[in-house]
Amino acid sequence: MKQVTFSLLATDGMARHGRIDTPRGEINTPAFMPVGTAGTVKAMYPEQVRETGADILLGNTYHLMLRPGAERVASLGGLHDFMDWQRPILTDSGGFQVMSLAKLRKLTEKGVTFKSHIDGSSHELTPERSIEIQTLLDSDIIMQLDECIALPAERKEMERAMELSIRWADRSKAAFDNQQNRALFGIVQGGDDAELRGRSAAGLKSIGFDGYAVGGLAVGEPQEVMFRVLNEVTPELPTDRPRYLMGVGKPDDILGGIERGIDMFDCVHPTRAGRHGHAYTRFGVINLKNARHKDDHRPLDEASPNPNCRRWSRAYLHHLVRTEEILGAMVLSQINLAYYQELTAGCRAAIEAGRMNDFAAETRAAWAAGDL
Ligand SMILES: N#Cc1ccc(CCNc2nc3cc4nc(N)[nH]c(=O)c4cc3[nH]2)cc1
Repeated sequence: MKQVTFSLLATDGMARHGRIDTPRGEINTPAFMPVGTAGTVKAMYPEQVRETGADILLGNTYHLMLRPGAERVASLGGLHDFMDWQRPILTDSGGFQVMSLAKLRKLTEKGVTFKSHIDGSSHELTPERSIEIQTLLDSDIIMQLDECIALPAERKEMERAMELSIRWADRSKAAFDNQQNRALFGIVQGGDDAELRGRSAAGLKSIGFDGYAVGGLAVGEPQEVMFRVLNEVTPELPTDRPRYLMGVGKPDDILGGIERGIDMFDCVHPTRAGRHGHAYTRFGVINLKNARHKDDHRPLDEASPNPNCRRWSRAYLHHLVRTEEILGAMVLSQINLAYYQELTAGCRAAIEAGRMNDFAAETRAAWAAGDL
């Protein structure tokens, strides 16, 4: 009996409100997944991540297989016990990170061999080994191994990578061996070509997955290209399974993705931007490095539900950022993650109430008016 199930609770246009039930707890969708690349959401305690409203976080096969190693994490009880996050974890399969981080990569039909960007050691990732690693990590939602290419690209190249990814999807599903206590998601490829995207979605549906990710985006294309691809591909995906847009994004990307039928998102942006002094608020993003804040006694947002947006002056946050104090990274990571959760929670409520269009318009108006 499958222990990871999706329930579609409400729709408003293309937007969906749902819930994924897992053995480790529920995931309310649309959901934003904070990224815990190497077994930690940088600068955050796990309980703080939960307090921002996150139901699930993301781990990376590539980073964890290199350090500390999948077998070591398994011998220590799996990733949840290792990092003491007892709620759901989704792990990416490693393909994207190999192509963006590793050295001396060699891609064949079998898989990809590469040298670690950390110590130069040799490694191999195949669909079978990626499933094995994610199972050793005891991840709740695991991803097929795929090949993601950067855009723009030649159609032949997009077609080659898409067809390889479907063959790897088949091998991933076989290696997954119908495990009941975790979900396996397929990943749609095909670049910015509607016909290739349609063939990829059809191929994955015929194999059958617990959820469908839209990959191959947030790889350098303009936002309007990403949105056009979503307009074309989400209608091809099953309505009774979650849809996950990988690596996305900034708040306006996420709002647009939800309006186009996406249920799950992940991105390093809120935490990385926080470490670089950028704070996301209801009125848009503010660069606290800027000297204009050095005498500003106002809090970031005195009406925010997040105490950290009311507690300190902008001058103090500016000071922390300019002096590169560790507290700056901690506070801004929390502020940004809390804002992303506020945004997705607002969408869930708006979809439930049938007022997603109004909510989206109000949100964009606040971003545009931003007196930051
Ligand atoms: N700060 C910051 C920041 C850094 C990088 C990015 C781009 C992330 N984009 C992205 N992640 C992805 C992961 C992916 N994983 C897999 N397995 N397949 C993908 O096609 C894929 C596509 C992705 N696209 C976005 C924001």
